[in-house]
Amino acid sequence: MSYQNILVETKGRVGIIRLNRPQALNALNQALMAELTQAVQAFDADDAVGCMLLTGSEKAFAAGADIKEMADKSFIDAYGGNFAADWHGIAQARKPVVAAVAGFALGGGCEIAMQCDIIIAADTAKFGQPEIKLGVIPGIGGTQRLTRAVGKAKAMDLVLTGRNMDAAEAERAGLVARVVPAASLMDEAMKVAETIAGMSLPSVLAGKESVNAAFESSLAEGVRFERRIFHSLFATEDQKEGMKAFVEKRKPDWKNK
Ligand SMILES: CCCCCCCCCCCCC[C@H](O)CC(=O)SCCNC(=O)CCNC(=O)[C@H](O)C(C)(C)COP(=O)(O)OP(=O)(O)OC[C@H]1O[C@@H](n2cnc3c(N)ncnc32)[C@H](O)[C@@H]1OP(=O)(O)O
Repeated sequence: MSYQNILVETKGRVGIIRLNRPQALNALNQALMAELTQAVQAFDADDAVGCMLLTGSEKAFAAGADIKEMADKSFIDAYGGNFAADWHGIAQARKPVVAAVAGFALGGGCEIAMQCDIIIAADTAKFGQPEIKLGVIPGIGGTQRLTRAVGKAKAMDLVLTGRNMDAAEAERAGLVARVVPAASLMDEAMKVAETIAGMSLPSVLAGKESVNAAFESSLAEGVRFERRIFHSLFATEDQKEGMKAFVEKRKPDWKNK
């Protein structure tokens, strides 16, 4: 598959997607998002891939949705065309997606980073939802995922003032898992992705699904859901291999089933 707006490669069991619209700081347009969704779906379906990694450039992970593409659209264009209804492909992936963020992750750029499961940020990263400065608000999950990630106070601050937060503030706030020197961002993010890709795939899929269930259910229901998934993993060969390997003091040889 050849793409115009993204670069795609596989390293070991990690599927890597790099946004590639440097002339517009990786601004997200319809064409880029269609390619990104296609690449994510392809890696999700590829048995040779256990984890995905999404990244941009040194200057910009993504500077938001493409303002020039949106500027002249009408309400009927947006509402009638159901803009962005199909911009949730990352969040719909079953396999984990690690975001390696350097530079600007603004608006839709911050939103697609939050659709990922783990954000590893370079110390140069800047996160924000500046849509209010354009007379709009976030449109692909920003007000919902940011509030769940950092809490109402900081989400309101960012959404209503349009200010950015740097990597350190984003880590303190709980948006970012780790902050690393910009020069080692890809190495560190790849270590995370390779570690996940080296685990038994059924338990990785189950772990992601169970953590995400916390956003959609009460504590009691979530605990019950998690327990059922925990029970179900005892039907896998990998649970037997994983626990046997521990007892025999050796590394497990996962079969991903
Ligand atoms: C059927 C057809 C449908 C078509 C519409 C489909 C829409 C689908 C729905 C989308 C839903 C998205 C929802 C999302 O929440 C909305 C947004 O994300 S709105 C955008 C939010 N982002 C921003 O406001 C940031 C804008 N950028 C900046 O503030 C600055 O560029 C910067 C990041 C602070 C960097 O500043 P500088 O270093 O000075 O760099 P420049 O500004 O000179 O930028 C360089 C170059 O890149 C272009 N560019 C940058 N950001 C964008 C952008 N978001 N869209 C388009 N182009 C961008 C900039 O114009 C420069 O280009 P040049 O002028 O040199 O040609």
